[in-house]
Amino acid sequence: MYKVKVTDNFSSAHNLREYEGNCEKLHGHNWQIEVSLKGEELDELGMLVDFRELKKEVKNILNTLDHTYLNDHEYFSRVNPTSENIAHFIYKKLKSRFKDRMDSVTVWESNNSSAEYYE
Ligand SMILES: Nc1nc2c(c(=O)[nH]1)N=C([C@H](O)[C@H](O)COP(=O)(O)OP(=O)(O)OP(=O)(O)O)CN2
Ligand SMILES: [Zn+2]
Repeated sequence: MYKVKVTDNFSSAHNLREYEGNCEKLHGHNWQIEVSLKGEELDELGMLVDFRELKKEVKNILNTLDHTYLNDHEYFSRVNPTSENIAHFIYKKLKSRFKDRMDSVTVWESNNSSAEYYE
């Protein structure tokens, strides 16, 4: 098996509805993202997926979140914009392009806190 991983980041504001504590108030994070793809077969160039192509797809998704208030997004009006739900959101978007090569999406809210989504 092969795995290919890229990282990227975005900055946004959020607040966690119904959270008992500071996170219920408006605040922001510089979110760090890691996307992992997996598969057994390489193409004729020896690539599972071209880093450039994966980075472009990830950037397109993160651009919809960067410098926004996450709670305003339709998706996060139904679920809280936690790291877990952000990871799931990004995974679902990428799955429509990379299908069964999707492995996981990890979202770091800070240097010491992360959440990962995989199926
Ligand atoms: N499982 C999760 N727990 C929490 C999430 C989350 O997304 N998933 N999010 C938050 C809040 O966003 C909060 O902003 C983070 O709080 P905290 O980890 O306490 O971070 P701080 O920087 O404020 O605190 P430090 O003590 O400096 O780490 C909460 N929980
Ligand atoms: Zn937060």
